[in-house]
Amino acid sequence: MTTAGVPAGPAHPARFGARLAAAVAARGPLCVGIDPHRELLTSWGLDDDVDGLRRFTDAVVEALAGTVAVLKPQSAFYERHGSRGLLVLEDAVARCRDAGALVLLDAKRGDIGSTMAGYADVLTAGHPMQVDALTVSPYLGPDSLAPAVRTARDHGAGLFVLARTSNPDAATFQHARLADGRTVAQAVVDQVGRWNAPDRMLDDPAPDPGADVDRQGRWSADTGSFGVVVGATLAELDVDLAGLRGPVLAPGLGAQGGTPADLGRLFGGGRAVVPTVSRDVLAAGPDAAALRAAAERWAADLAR
Ligand SMILES: O=C(O)c1cc(=O)[nH]c(=O)n1[C@@H]1O[C@H](COP(=O)(O)O)[C@@H](O)[C@H]1O
Repeated sequence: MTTAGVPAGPAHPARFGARLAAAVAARGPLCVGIDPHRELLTSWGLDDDVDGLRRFTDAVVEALAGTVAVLKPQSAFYERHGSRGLLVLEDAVARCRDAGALVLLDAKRGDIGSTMAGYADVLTAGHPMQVDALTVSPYLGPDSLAPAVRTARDHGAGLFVLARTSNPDAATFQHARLADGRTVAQAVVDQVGRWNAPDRMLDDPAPDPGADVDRQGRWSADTGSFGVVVGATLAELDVDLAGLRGPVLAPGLGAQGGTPADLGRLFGGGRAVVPTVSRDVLAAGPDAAALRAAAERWAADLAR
């Protein structure tokens, strides 16, 4: 599928899930978030302006894009600097991908379907800021995300859908129950599992029990391209991930209190989990070696 003004991608782009599994096999599962907070810019001795933003971003990309599997720039911190901030982000995304890192744009998009199609253009080949995956919010309903699912499939990209987020009051909405008794979070996981079931229509009512994928959600060439976000800060895993068939993005480590032990407690050993850390790595900068060392410390702790 093509969208207005955006060139079509290659006929059969490699699936995001397979590319993510390969990146994790080569570099380990750690994702580092690029979150240029005002406080971090200051602690790095930089001004809170576009020049500071560019220096911060360049340092992170230079230090980590060649070694970390996934980099996750937080769009908010670029948007707050206006169009020049977005140019910094656009330039960084291209350099991350050139250096072999997958780029997950953290923008938590979610809108009615026709607008969602516009947001999803960032996943398409030929887009000036083409990224590998995007975080999205399911608040407007599963059908609202369908255009992004189609675009992602057509362009070998992925989505991470907010299911059980890491913030303290997340359960207020995410534990609300549907008429069938499932929590909202569970309904999100189930929906994403259907998107990962091969050769199924988007509106199929139930996951395919015969799907040719690893039911335990381990990394493999069949790992789904559609993942969910489940915080490492949860007291317990209160969603059933058995039918997900895709990766879990686990934020909340370090600055929000989550630890590698929490990941083990919540997800066990084998599941396809992408732990993501922002401030706890970024605080080590601006020195490139110190940034790399902080990421390596997290990678080593996670491996244990
Ligand atoms: O989608 C996310 O990455 C995300 C989901 C979530 O549940 N919690 C969460 O903190 N995040 C993002 O992770 C980043 C915070 O990372 P830390 O600095 O490591 O706490 C921010 O960019 C958040 O928007």
